Amino acid sequence: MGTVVDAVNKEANGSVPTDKKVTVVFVLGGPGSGKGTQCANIVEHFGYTHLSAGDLLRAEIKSGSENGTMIQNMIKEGKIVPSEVTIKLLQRAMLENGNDKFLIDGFPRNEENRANFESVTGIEPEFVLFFDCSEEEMEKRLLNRNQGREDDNIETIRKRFKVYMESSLPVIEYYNSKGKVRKIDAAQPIEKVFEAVKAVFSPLTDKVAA
Ligand SMILES: Nc1ncnc2c1ncn2[C@@H]1O[C@H](COP(=O)(O)OP(=O)(O)OP(=O)(O)O)[C@@H](O)[C@H]1O
Ligand SMILES: Nc1ccn([C@@H]2O[C@H](COP(=O)(O)O)[C@@H](O)[C@H]2O)c(=O)n1
Repeated sequence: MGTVVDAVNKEANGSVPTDKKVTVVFVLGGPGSGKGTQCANIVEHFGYTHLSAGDLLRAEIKSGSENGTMIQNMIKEGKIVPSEVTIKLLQRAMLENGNDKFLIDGFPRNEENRANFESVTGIEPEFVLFFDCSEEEMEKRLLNRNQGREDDNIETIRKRFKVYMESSLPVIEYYNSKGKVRKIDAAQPIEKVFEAVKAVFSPLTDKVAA
């Protein structure tokens, strides 16, 4: 298990390890399966900090960073941004936040994300929360999302589904083979999905879920 400070130190090739342990839960599932929606509920009830890899990448575009154009093109095509970029954003966000419990949503998206995060940070997830949902339902949700996202159009959605099947599902299978996947039926209404999520988190925390 790594520490937030270790993670940042590794990025900077420094040292000064500390004893502060960090707990990471990866939140995975297809585009539109409801990851962001349920993360907001988990934050409210269980005190985690929610870090969405997609949100961090979109913020990086807005910030005018030198990687902005590359990231924007990748997102428009539904492609996965090189892990070096995404991991740096995650590390920075973890350090700046200072909490010791993080939900990392939409990451790792492929084997390159997974292997590099582990080797750079030394952090392994406590478990993987996996939202299982049919493509038909996810497509309907994405087309109704109405948040002005450039990738919520049918052409890009189909590309994102393909990348999910080919690159992201194998990562979920990898963690499943290690007994780390907690699978949730995400096709139910939001409240029902959260009931199932609570059943996963409640035993791990002293905080009472309302
Ligand atoms: N269980 C549900 N039933 C019906 N609609 C839902 C459900 N969960 C989420 N939604 C709606 O579906 C849309 C997509 O949800 P959300 O943004 O949480 O998905 P996501 O998995 O984070 O998507 P992405 O990976 O594309 O960011 C939102 O408009 C949300 O309100
Ligand atoms: N690990 C990641 C996560 C996301 N992306 C890119 O962002 C797009 C949107 O992601 P959401 O999780 O917000 O749906 C995604 O399609 C990728 O283009 C990424 O590259 N790496």
